[in-house]
Parts: sequence; structure tokens; C-alpha cells
Amino acid sequence: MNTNIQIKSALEMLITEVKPKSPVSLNLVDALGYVLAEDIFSPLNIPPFDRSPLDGFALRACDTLNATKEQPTTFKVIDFAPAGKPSTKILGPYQAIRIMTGAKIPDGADLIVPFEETEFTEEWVKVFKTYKSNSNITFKGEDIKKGQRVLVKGDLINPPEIGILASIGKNEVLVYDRPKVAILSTGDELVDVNQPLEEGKIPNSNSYTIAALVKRAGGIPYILPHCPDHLEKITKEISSTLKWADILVTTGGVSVGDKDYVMEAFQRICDKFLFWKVKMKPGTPITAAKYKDKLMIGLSGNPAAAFITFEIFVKPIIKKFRGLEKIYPLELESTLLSNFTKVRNQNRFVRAITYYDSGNFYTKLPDSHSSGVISSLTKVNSLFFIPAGAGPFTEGQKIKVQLLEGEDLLP
Ligand SMILES: Nc1nc2c(c(=O)[nH]1)N[C@H]1C(S)=C(S)[C@@H](COP(=O)(O)OP(=O)(O)OC[C@H]3O[C@@H](n4cnc5c(N)ncnc54)[C@H](O)[C@@H]3O)O[C@H]1N2
Ligand code: MOO
Repeated sequence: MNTNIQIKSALEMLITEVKPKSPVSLNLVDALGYVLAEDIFSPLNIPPFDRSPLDGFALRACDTLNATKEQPTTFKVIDFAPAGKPSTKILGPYQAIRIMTGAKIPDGADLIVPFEETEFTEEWVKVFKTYKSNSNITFKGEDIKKGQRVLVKGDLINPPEIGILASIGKNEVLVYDRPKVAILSTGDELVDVNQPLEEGKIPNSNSYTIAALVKRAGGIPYILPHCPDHLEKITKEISSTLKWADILVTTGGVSVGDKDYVMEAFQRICDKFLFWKVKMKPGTPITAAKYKDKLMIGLSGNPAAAFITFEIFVKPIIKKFRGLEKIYPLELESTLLSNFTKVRNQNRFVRAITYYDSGNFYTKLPDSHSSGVISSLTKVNSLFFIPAGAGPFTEGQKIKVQLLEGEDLLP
């Protein structure tokens, strides 16, 4: 059995098992946050015609050759061209068409002079200088050329991409579906959040933390009713869940206790067992297995361990299922504002709060780092990785932190 393995090996083992979900077709706004499963080529020139970028007059530049401040040239206004209603007139010598921003350039015109540079009435317009041909014209295809690849398979769809798709007349796109992530908390001590507590029982908080983390990572969370520490029941629940879920995340029951059955359940169900125990704190007893194209990941029941190991191992998996290529967190240099003096012979992820001020990042560490403590997770937005044997770390020292959000900023 693969046990006591390095963090990197565990991550690689998991990631190699993941293929992006099958593509689905979605309407534009529904595609927000999905990843493109196709290259997008423009069927149109954008803009589709030569157009005016200003409100003013369409003229022939050659007619402005002798215009000066003292001796302006006068043009006869022969038509009005608002946006969306092109003029049908052909512009002749010393004629002008009053034109609005976004309107098609009339035939014969090769210049737009903005209102501010003219004097005009309804019948005539005066210009006071010479203009070059093609001044103030936005040309057909200047922004996007017909046939041009505007978006690439693997691009994340954010509001700008939705606008680009709409601008080329596309209202449906092929995107990788989001993975369905089932969450199963195990433990005889668990009670659902709205149920009364008896002696020795605790509310199940992990299912909710994990569901929120799944949502933030872009997966679709499904909280299953929590399960007692009972091998047959856990096995049955996981087996039926894997008929529809892409990923199953459990919490609890992965250590060496008499009632820790999750790993055994994985072994019964899987067609490939991946590992048990990773060389890290917290969350050492994490376990993983594969059944068909589905992954089962068993996290420690300790709330902070479950949180941290989700971020390290489950989040990149969800991202790969979503079709993203950048699946690892953004790492940045920060100045430590706390002391962390313990030196341990074990890799460690320390929960951290990182913020930006006047050109620098700063990181504070909460007081408690125990894996059973949930309260010190508040405001945590980053993790500080301490390799085995490293430290002590003191206030003012430069450290590297991994951000739990903001991966969009990756190069
Ligand atoms: N003899 C040993 N004991 C333990 C070892 C070890 O190496 N030798 N490792 C410890 C470490 S480290 C961890 S981590 C835990 C992992 O244990 P499990 O994954 O089996 O988790 P549980 O024992 O089921 O629960 C641990 C803790 O978390 C609470 N919990 C569980 N589920 C939830 C939930 N859904 N919501 C909130 N809190 C939950 C549970 O009540 C326990 O207090 O094993 C150590 N033991
Ligand atoms: O490996 Mo555990 O999560 O430190 O209590």
C-alpha cells in the first residue's frame, strides 16, 4: 500500500487520475465561471462596417485642403446618419452628412470632423483646418477580424469573455461541466446542525465547511446525510453515491481508531487504491482511491485538518474536472507579522491571514494551530507551508504564502 507518502506524490497521483468533465452547451450568462471546451472563431468582422467614433460630420478630406482658421471651408449638409440607420446618399464635393457615434460611414466620405471643431447650422457646416484622409474612422474588422480566434479552449469565462462572445453574435458556448461533489461526514458523535445535542455529541460542521469550499472551487456540492461509524453503512452509502457523483469527499474515520472504517470502505469499493497518509500536518491520515472515473477522498475529521487538506488536494482536482489548466494556488512573498517558533520534523501547513498594504503583503498567524480547533480559521485566506525541519520563523521575516483565492491572477 502507498502510505506515508510525500505531499507532491499524493497530489500527482490524484491529478493524473482526473480528466475534464464532458462538455455541455450553455447560454452566455449561465456560462460565467465555466471553462471553454472549444476554440472560438469570429464569424464576423468587429466592427462589421467602417463606423464613426464621434458625433460630427462626414466629409471628403480632399475638400478641406484650403480650410484655415481665417478662411474656413463651407459644406452643405445633405443628410443625417444616426447609429443603426445608414445614409443612402453618396457624398459629393463640398457636401456633409451629419453623423452620430456608431453610425456607418456614408459612401464617398473618408473623414469625420467632430462637432467641437466646426461651426454649423442645419443647412451648412464650416471647418477650419485641413484633415488627412481616413481621420476619425474606425475600420471594419479593426477590433476583431472575421475568422480570427478570439477565445481559446481552456479559457475561463468571466464577464469580459461573455461580452466578447456576445459581440460576435454567439449566444451559446461549449464548456466543461462542473463536477458533482458528494460530501459524507462520518462519526457516531455527529448530529445535524438543527438537531438537539446529547451528551458526547457535536454538530456536524465539516459537511458545511466542505460544501462551501466545493462551491468556492467551482464544483457542485451535495451534502449527504452524515453516516455513523459503521463499515457496511459507509460502504453502501459511498457505493450508491458513486453512481452519480464525480468526487466523493468524506470526513472522519480515516485514522487508526477502532471505528475508523473509511479507508476499508474505499478499499472494498475502489478499482484502484491510491494512498493512505501523507507526510504533512494537519490531516496526515488523508486517504484516496478511484472507482471508474470517480475519485474518493477521505479527509480527517478534525475541522481545520479537513479545511486545509481540502485546499491542498481536493481544490486542484475540482479545477481539473472543470477543465482549468491553472489548478494550483497563487504563491506570493509576504512579511510575517507573527512568530512561529516551533520546529518540527514534519511538513506543515499553517493557517494564515494575508493582506496587502502600500505595495507589500503581510501575514498574521492566529494563536491556535491545532487541527481540532475551528475558531482560528476565521478570516484565514492563505496557507504558510513550513517544510520539515524549517524554522523558527520570527516577526519581520519574509515568507511565502499560498493564497486560497485569487488564482485568476496567476500568469
Ligand atoms: N493513536 C492515534 N490516534 C490518532 C492519530 C494517530 O496517529 N494515532 N492521528 C490523529 C490525527 S493527526 C488525526 S488528524 C485524527 C484523524 O482522525 P479521523 O480522521 O479518524 O477523524 P475522527 O476521529 O473521526 O475525528 C477527529 C475529530 O474531529 C471531529 N469531527 C469528526 N467529524 C466531524 C464533523 N463532521 N464536524 C465536526 N467535527 C468533526 C471528531 O469529533 C473528532 O474530535 O486522528 C488522531 N488520532
Ligand atoms: O494530522 Mo491531524 O489533522 O494533525 O490532527
